[in-house]
Formats: sequence, structure tokens, C-alpha cells
Amino acid sequence: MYDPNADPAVLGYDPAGLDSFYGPTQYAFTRQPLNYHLYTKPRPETLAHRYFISDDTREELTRRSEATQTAPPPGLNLPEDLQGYHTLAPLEHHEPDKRRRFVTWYSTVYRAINSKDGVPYALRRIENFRLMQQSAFTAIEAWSRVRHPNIVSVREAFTTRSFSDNSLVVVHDYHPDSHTLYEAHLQALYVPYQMPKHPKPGTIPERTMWSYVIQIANAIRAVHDAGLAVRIVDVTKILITGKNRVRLSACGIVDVLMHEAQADVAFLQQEDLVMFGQLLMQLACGATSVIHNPPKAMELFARFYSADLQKVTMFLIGTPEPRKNIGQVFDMVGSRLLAEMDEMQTAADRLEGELMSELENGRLVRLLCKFGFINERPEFARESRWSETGDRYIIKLFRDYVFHQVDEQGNPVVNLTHVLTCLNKLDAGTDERIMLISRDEQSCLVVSYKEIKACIESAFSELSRR
Ligand SMILES: Nc1ncnc2c1ncn2[C@@H]1O[C@H](COP(=O)(O)OP(=O)(O)OP(=O)(O)O)[C@@H](O)[C@H]1O
Repeated sequence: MYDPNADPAVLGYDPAGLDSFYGPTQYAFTRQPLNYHLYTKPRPETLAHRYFISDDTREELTRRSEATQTAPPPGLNLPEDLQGYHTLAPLEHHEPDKRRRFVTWYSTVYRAINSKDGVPYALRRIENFRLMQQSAFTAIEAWSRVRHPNIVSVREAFTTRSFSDNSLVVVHDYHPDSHTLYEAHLQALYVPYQMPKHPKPGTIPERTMWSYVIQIANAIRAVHDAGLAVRIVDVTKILITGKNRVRLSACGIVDVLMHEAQADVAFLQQEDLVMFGQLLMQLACGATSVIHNPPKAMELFARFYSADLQKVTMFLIGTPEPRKNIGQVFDMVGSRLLAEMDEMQTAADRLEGELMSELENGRLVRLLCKFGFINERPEFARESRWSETGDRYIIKLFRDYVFHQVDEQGNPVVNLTHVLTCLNKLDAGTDERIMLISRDEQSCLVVSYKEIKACIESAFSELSRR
């Protein structure tokens, strides 16, 4: 049985060839406009969505990959190495003059590569912050143990003078091509020479609102269960990736910033619930300012959303009391939780299906690599034994059969279905027999895919032994 895991070794991948990923010098990628349909445009109709991942998934993953690799704009004068992180690139999407404060400090988020593991991380830097006590970092240790699908994981924190000030840096997992809830739903759209477009109340579908309620409540529950408080449940600090997947970001930072102002965790957890309720109000009404006018906010809310959603929001923003807890939100959510689960499972099934097709494609690429290694080797051009006899001759004729067929008028047959079918049969080593004809049409051979597969295996293993 063909073992794809053994393949990198068989094909002689050289891990050293990937080294540039770990070093700062060659890590630069300039975004080029990409035709996302480049690869699939000419595919035969019969193949549609059977052999390749769907266009929207491919586009989304490509955007993420691009977001991970885009080079920072020149002239930023950022530190080359920041405690083991290099290639810093700011992730701010807004104009520098529209900066908001994080508590009372300015913050900037950078993407940076960790030199040890080569993985990109999101570094949130708090400017001009002087750490008074090292014990402030104990909260980061507690946060780094929290792992949840709706929370951006916290990795580590340190102080630095590399930005020519006293900065605090907290390292989080990086989720490429993500946006904040504010950017996705509340930001006004500015188009040159046109009136700015402000978001309208009730734009987010009720279904999506419930999905946010469930995901955020789930995250808050994990935090409270860990004996912590989120401390910042805010539209600018919740990330949205892909299709409505949300994650609390910036966790742990307020604990460090406000270390000196010791506060009771139970009280802070009650505050989390109030902030959560205000966030729902802002999303429902399409404006952050509505929290200053609750009667108006509830009037708008009632106009666009169900009584159940209002009830959850009112419960959250209502007066804090010792027995109020995030678990009660799930009692109010009821069967909507099942709808959310259904959608998650359907999405997982769809992705698994797409992964299956890529698995097939991965096998075929490895097979094509073997073909490439064997066929037309220049050093064997004059050694007829190697390319024109026995096994190699069959492989050569098979290559012509797969790729170089012509129709009755002598035009090339460019049929991807034919190629993929042949390669799949070859990979499986079926007993089906085909007729291979020499280029001068003077001879023909009838062989099975099984026999051709054996030829390829032996030719390739002879090559890799040399
Ligand atoms: N962990 C992360 N992974 C990927 N991108 C992130 C991460 N954290 C933040 N970002 C991105 O960085 C950008 C800036 O984040 P930030 O929290 O500063 O939001 P903001 O709207 O600029 O808020 P503020 O005005 O407080 O700076 C956002 O677009 C967000 O998508």
C-alpha cells in the first residue's frame, strides 16, 4: 500500500530548503493581484466541485495565506528583533488619527514571526506603560492555560524598550485575515466624494446574533470557570474569522494594566455580563453610542429582533447581583443551541468533504513528481536501455497515453478528466488493461494499470538508490 507519509523522505525533500521561513532576511512577500480562478477556469464541466475544493473556501484560505505573508510598508522603523520575534508588521486597519485608547493607553497590534518555531503570532503592544511589579504577569500565566475555540490564546508577555519607550507586549495566537466585530458591523464606510455610509439598526440577521450570543457566552463561561474575568468585552476586541466565527481577543492585558487596582473577581465577572449585554445592544442597533441611551436602544431592538433576544440582553445589562451568572444565558438560548450545533456539524462535514478531495489531489501530485523524476532525464538521453526499453519504455508510452493524445484532426486532447481518471487508476493499480501505442505507430503493448504501477515503482526506486 502506498504510504503518503513516507513520501517526503522518498522524494528527498530537503527541510533545509524551508529555512528562509525561520530567518528574517528573506521573509518578504509583495501582494500581487491574484486571479483566484486561475487554476480551475479550464476544468471540464463534469469535474465541477468534484476534484477541487470549492471556490469560496479556496479564496478564503488564499486570503489568509496572503495576510500571513504580506510585507509591512517600508519606513516604519520597527525593531528587527523583539525578544525572539522578527518581521513585525502592524495589523491596524484604520487611519492613525482615528486611534482609540485601550483603557487609558494606546495600543498597536503587530504580526510577527517567532524565531524558534517559525509561526506568526499577534503581538499587542501597549505604549508608554511602565510595569511596576513583576507579579502583574501571574495573570498571563493563568490566561496561557485557557484554551477555548472562542478565545484567542494568550502565549506570553514581556516588557521592552525596543520601541524607544517602555512598552508592554502580550503575545497571542494570530488569526490571519480576521476583523473585529466593530470593523465587520459598525464601522462607517467612507467612499471618496460620497456621503459616508453608516450601518443601520437591525442589519445583522437574528440567526447571526444568536450565533454570537452562543459563542461569546461559551467563551465567557470558560473564562469564569477558570476563575478569571474577561474584563474587556468590546466590539473592537472580538475577532471574527471566516463565516461568523468569533473569538475574544486581548485577554489578559487588562489584568496586567490594572494589577495595582485589586478587584474582586466575582464583581469583575458581573461586569463582563453587563459589557456583553451592551455589546449585543450595539450590534443590534448598528452604533456604539446607543449604550448611552438605553430606552432608545431597546425601542430599536424591539423593532428588529425577537422578544427572546431582547430578554437575554436585558438580563445581561440588568443590575449585577451575586447569583447572576453566564450559565443562565444558556437556559434562555434553549433550542437555538441545537440549531448552532447543526450548523457547526454541517460546516465540519463540508470541510471534511473538501479535505477528502485535496487528499486525492495530494496523492496525484506525488505521482506526477515521480513521473517528472523518471521521464526525459537528460543524463540518460543516450542510454537507450534506460528510457527506451522495458519498464521505462512502458512509462514513456503511458505518459503519452495520459498527456499527449491527439484527436482525429491531430489536435491535442486537453481533457483533465481523462488525466485524473488515468492517474487514479494507476495509483490504485487496477487490473484494467489499456493499449499503449508507440509514437511511430509501429508497435503496441497491452498492459494493465497494475503492471504500469509496478514499472513506475521499480524505475523510481532504482533512481533513488543511485
Ligand atoms: N490575534 C489576532 N490575530 C489576527 N489579527 C488580529 C489579532 N488581534 C487583533 N488583530 C487585528 O488587528 C487589528 C487591530 O486590532 P485592535 O484590537 O487594535 O482593533 P482596533 O479596532 O484598531 O482597536 P483600537 O482602536 O483599540 O486599536 C484588527 O483589525 C484585528 O483584526
